[in-house]
Amino acid sequence: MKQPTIANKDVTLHILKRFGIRMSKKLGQNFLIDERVVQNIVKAADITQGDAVLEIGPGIGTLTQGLAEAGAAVTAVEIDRRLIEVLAKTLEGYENIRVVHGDILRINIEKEVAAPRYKVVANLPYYITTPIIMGLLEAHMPVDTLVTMVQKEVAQRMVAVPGTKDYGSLSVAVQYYTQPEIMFVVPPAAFIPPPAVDSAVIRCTVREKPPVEVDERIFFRVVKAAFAQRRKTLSNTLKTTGVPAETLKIILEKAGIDGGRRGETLSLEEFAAIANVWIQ
Ligand SMILES: C[S@@+](CC[C@H](N)C(=O)[O-])C[C@H]1O[C@@H](n2cnc3c(N)ncnc32)[C@H](O)[C@@H]1O
Repeated sequence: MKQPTIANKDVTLHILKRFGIRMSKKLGQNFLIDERVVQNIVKAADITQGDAVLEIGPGIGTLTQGLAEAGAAVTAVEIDRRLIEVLAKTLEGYENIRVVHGDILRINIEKEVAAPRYKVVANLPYYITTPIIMGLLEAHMPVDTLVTMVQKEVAQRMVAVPGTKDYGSLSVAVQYYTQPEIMFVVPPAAFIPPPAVDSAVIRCTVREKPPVEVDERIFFRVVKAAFAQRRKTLSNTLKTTGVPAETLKIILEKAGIDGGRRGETLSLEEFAAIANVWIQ
């Protein structure tokens, strides 16, 4: 039996009231109430019948329902025990949804999703956006694309290019693993309660192979150090890695990078050039 659409203010308020749920700010609970936004997320994820999807934080099932209607086989991981009972009711009748009670940062995702490859689609809890996205990418999970709602400012950092104020270690990391693209901006009015900031849906298409060949451990150590003190030159900020100034000078010379430059001006290829002559 087809359930009524949850992505609607009156339906959402009714469900919350019926189950006596007060939304938790601490858990980043801002629920979508705009059906067009749900449809556009589903479209951005290019869902086809039978696609395995991991949804992080289904809330009361708003986006989950859109994904299931499009034919996805959804594994939805929700930390809030109160919502598990709600989801059992709001998503009743959908055989292609499995709700898991747990913390996405702790559960064994491979075991729960149990698909050779999958998509991640989520309206993320904003307090842990970066650990969730970086955790999935760094662990080399078999993910094809991540289509996620994040704060607009975070989305801008993910797609930022060298030499701009938004460019930082998050930009480098996301662009190393994926090709990110901002799909659309979502105003606070699309949620209850409305968040204080604009949001954006970003699609990160996971690369088959990173754009540069590096030892990841060294590469990210260099990137982290280069952005640790944004205003400082590379010669200065790279000292935080513990490598002596003299050695750094040789490394930068070998890599063909001027030590007087700041980390925020370096491309992925230039960071790779440094990492590849780094003395371990
Ligand atoms: C922004 S709300 C999105 C809810 C719903 N998907 C929607 O679009 O209306 C984020 C959801 O993530 C859940 N959440 C927060 N931290 C979590 C965690 N560590 N693991 C799994 N879910 C979490 C919250 O309880 C909440 O339901």
